[in-house]
Amino acid sequence: MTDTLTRSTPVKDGPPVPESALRTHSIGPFEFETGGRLPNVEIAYETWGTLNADRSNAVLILHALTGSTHVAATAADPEPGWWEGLVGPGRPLDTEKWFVLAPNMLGGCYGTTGPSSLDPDGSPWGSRFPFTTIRDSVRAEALLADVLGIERFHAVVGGSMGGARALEWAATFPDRVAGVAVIACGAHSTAEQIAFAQSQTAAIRLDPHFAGGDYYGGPAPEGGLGIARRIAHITYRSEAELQGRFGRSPQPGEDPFGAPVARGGRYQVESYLDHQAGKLARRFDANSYLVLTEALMSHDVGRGRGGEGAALAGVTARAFVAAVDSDRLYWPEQSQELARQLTGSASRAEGRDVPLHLINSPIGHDGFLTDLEQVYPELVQTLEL
Ligand SMILES: CC(=O)SCCNC(=O)CCNC(=O)[C@H](O)C(C)(C)COP(=O)(O)OP(=O)(O)OC[C@H]1O[C@@H](n2cnc3c(N)ncnc32)[C@H](O)[C@@H]1OP(=O)(O)O
Ligand SMILES: N[C@@H](CCO)C(=O)O
Repeated sequence: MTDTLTRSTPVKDGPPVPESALRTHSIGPFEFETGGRLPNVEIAYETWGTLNADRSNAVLILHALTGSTHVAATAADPEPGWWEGLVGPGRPLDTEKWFVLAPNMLGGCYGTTGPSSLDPDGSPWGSRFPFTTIRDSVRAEALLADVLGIERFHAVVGGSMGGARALEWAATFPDRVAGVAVIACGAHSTAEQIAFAQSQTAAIRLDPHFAGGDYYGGPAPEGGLGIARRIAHITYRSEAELQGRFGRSPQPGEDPFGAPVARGGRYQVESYLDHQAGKLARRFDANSYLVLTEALMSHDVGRGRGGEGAALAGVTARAFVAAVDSDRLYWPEQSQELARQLTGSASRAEGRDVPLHLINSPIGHDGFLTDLEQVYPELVQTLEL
């Protein structure tokens, strides 16, 4: 798989250290919400800053669908992370003050146990990896926190699928979350979000190399994963961005209507999507993509809790909600509704309204990665960072 996957050699167990390399901790056997069991689960994570003596300065950051533990550069891995500006000395999550923990999600492929991990007999789990929900991942993360001796997080922060997990943390463990930030994600996956996701999982499953999920040792279903990424990436970008950036321009040297490539030339936007597809296929495992996508489809904070209103009424954490104004996948209206429901929750009892913070970005959903700095002041203020 990838540079990022192989760049850091995981260090097993041991205490958290400042600015750690990728580490893994076992959380032991794990029973999944809808059935299925793994005899041992290891969670990979990176950390920044130092956990204080009473372990009260911990902040949990949760990644999006294809994200990793690498939120920001560390001494061990100087590659910039996906929220580089957020974490570090003098940054909003000031690591002189806060201990930041970023785990790889259960089922992922950045060090945590997932379908490409080996069973006790040395074979990849593949198709036998259990169906995983957002709640499973949150429970696994809580077990990691137990192992690290963190009883309560000062804040749990996530965007997109990380936002779904952050919200689940606040609803499942109100006593363990003092503040929560849900960015570019609503209270449940909508019919349209599930529909986009299903077309991606179908593309992977229909790849001739998929082999029912047991493709390890043979060619990987990279074609299907690439199509999944193309579909996803279109939803991560706005129509206006694609039009303004690429329009109808041909990829240089590849004019679909003329010389030198008379046929088979690509529009620039096609070349761009091909690039995004190839890049993901080189760094991500297709089975992990399926497991995590289906976990995101399961996101519904009200499920089994008497509905969203009842579930969110139990949230006691200070709550920060943000959306990207041009997001056509996680619509700002859905975040607005979440903010409204959280305003009616326990936070309200403490006199705290929960407004929606808008990130102004022309690019769409991915604005939560590229333009988060616009809401740093409000994030810091709300979460008392
Ligand atoms: C382990 C991890 O890194 S995962 C965590 C972070 N990543 C993610 O969560 C998702 C993956 N990344 C992304 O979605 C995006 O790259 C973002 C949101 C982080 C950044 O977006 P942007 O800065 O707008 O970059 P954008 O998505 O437009 O892509 C630029 C790439 O497209 C390429 N590109 C642009 N136009 C074309 C074209 N016509 N043909 C081919 N390629 C093109 C650029 O060369 C560049 O390539 P590179 O990324 O290999 O350097
Ligand atoms: N670009 C992000 C968007 C998902 O929310 C990712 O791939 O994880």
